[in-house]
Amino acid sequence: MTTPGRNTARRKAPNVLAYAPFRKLWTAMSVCSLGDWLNLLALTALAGNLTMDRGYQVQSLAIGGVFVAKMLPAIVLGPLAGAFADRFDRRLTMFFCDLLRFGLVLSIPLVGSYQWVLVATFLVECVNLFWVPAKDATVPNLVPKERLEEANQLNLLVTYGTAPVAALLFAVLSVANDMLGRLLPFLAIRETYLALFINALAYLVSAVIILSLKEIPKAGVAVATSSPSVLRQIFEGWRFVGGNRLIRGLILGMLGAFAAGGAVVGVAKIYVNALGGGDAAYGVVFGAVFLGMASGMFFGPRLMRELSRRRLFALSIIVAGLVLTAIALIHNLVIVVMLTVLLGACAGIAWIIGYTMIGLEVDDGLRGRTFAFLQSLARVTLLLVVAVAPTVAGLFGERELKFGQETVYRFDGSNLVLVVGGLLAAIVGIVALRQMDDRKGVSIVADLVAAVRGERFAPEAAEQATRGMFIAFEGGEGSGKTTQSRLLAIWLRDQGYDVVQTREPGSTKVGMRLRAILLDAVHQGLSARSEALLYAADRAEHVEKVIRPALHRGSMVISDRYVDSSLAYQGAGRALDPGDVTRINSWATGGLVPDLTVLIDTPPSVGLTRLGGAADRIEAEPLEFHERVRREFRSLAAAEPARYAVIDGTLSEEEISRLIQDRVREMLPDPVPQEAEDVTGTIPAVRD
Ligand SMILES: Nc1ncnc2c1ncn2[C@@H]1O[C@H](COP(=O)(O)OP(=O)(O)OP(=O)(O)O)[C@@H](O)[C@H]1O
Ligand SMILES: Cc1cn([C@H]2C[C@H](O)[C@@H](COP(=O)(O)O)O2)c(=O)[nH]c1=O
Repeated sequence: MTTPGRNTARRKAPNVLAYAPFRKLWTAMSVCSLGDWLNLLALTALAGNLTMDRGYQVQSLAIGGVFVAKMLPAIVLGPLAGAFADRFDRRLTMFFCDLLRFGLVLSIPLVGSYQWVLVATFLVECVNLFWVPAKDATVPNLVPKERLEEANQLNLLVTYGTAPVAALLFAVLSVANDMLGRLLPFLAIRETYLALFINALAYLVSAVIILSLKEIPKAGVAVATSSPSVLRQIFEGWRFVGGNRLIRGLILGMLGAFAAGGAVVGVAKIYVNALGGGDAAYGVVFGAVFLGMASGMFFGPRLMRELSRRRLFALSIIVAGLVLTAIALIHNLVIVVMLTVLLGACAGIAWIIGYTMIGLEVDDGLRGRTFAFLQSLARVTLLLVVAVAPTVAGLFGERELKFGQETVYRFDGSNLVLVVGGLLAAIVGIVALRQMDDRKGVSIVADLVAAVRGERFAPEAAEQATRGMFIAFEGGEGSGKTTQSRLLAIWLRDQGYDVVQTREPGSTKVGMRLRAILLDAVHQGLSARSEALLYAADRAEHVEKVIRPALHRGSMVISDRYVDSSLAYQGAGRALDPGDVTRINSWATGGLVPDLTVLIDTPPSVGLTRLGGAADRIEAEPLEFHERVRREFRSLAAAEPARYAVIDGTLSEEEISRLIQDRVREMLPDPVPQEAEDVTGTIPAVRD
């Protein structure tokens, strides 16, 4: 719907780097990423140098050996490292990992043999497997939830953005080393050693920064005392990934995007050669992937701010697959380079959204394992694709398709690999969309058009054009919705707005009867479908008789619960198909979506104990039911961060109220100055 404030410029929030602890972690990460890329370049070059006199084939195998040693630890140790990140002090884990990496990298030039290059590479990668999940699991602790996407964008930007910087540095170091050797022959060392010294130094600098980062919580210490074993934690992590539809879809999609990128890396060299390009062209294609990824991560979510995150994620994978297929079929180097930028952009969007949603969706105690699990799978996928792709391409060989007498179309192994990879990625994207779509029944094209125009899609947009604003409060039992919706109504009235404060179920005559049926504990046997339909019936009546008329009058409508409650309680709690629940509610409400949904996120163990009196039919459900409800609320919010305010419900009533006011203030047509608030006090006098 169209509301005041939609086009009003939002107050400029500080950059995510303004959070000092995150800034420090980010600096350590940047230094390490630079060191990692330098490490890759130096070790592959060193492997080649050390085996130079043993022929082309041995030299190629030696370089390949470094890649295998780099990727192998993920297969063996990935999940174990994640459990470590959840159980132990993350700051110390990162600090000791940095020291170990420093020592191992420094040892390579000191030992100076190819065998030791392999062993040290393997060990450094083992250590990396502990450092990275500890870092990933720490980021959500250092920035507010609504800044997590931005933080992840910056993290990924340095992860990949440091690659070209490292390449440049490597080249400069090689030249400098060469000049130094000529000027002062007694100082001559192997050209790659200088890069390795800088690489080791980067890890040492990171260790010092991490040690000073006292803000990293000692996550998982409490879990460790109550949980039985590391193996059990890994098992739970795997079970969680498999059992959560959204996470499953995210991981599947991210791996699809990775496999598509891997297919390009695997056959890029032969494909570019077949197109008549040399090493420089190969470098350009390689650079195009990075350029595309960086721009996708940075600009994609911004340009498509209003599109459901789940849809954007799946669509970017589908488009990546189709672009890859086009790359395979169009035999023109310039077009291939341009399409490769687009492919990288799609993969970048998918990766940043997937990473962010996992960070928001997964509980702190499991986050480390989920990231580690994902990283391991990504590496295994990459290893398999990079290893299998050129082999398959070689086995298929060069073919020609003849059309008529004149037209000959070359179709060799690299084309085949890219076509198959592209189609597989597109299929994976479609499956991910089916698993995760949060707007089933709503046309994707209409959603896309609305997002490109910067509007949120609403089916009855014209009819809904109104001066009012619709704010819904959502959350579990006893989370504080009633308290906060009342405080917000009072605050808005104090600013001179006409406010209608309402709730679900039970805000109409019929609704009151439905509420009695729904919540009375005597109706224990009510079927899940009847329950969903009764809530939808209450909502249809509510929208038609209360909400829409108020919005048309230009009032602010504040509803204590709305459609998300049905998605969370009947969808996740009662395990009804979320698509069905979405559809009946879309129909019941005529597609009316709140301008803002305030999710008061309170652990059920806290919320349920706040409630007095006998439990009603739904409050009486077991704790796991309420945990599922909470997870679904969080996941709905994570999918559309621009339309949600997620507030920690364990804060004090005053703090929560202040946070909500801050968010709502941004949407008001005539912003209420903060200073005026500070003079009159946080909560205006009650005039309810
Ligand atoms: N931030 C808070 N900290 C501690 N107690 C709170 C907080 N917010 C509300 N409460 C208390 O918790 C109880 C439940 O609050 P409230 O009725 O607002 O929750 P609710 O989410 O509307 O609950 P329900 O799910 O039953 O509708 C009340 O006694 C209220 O005073
Ligand atoms: C709207 C809606 C509500 N519920 C459940 C959630 C609560 O247990 C009750 C409402 O009680 P409250 O004290 O007013 O919070 O109903 C649901 O299961 N589905 C819904 O759509």
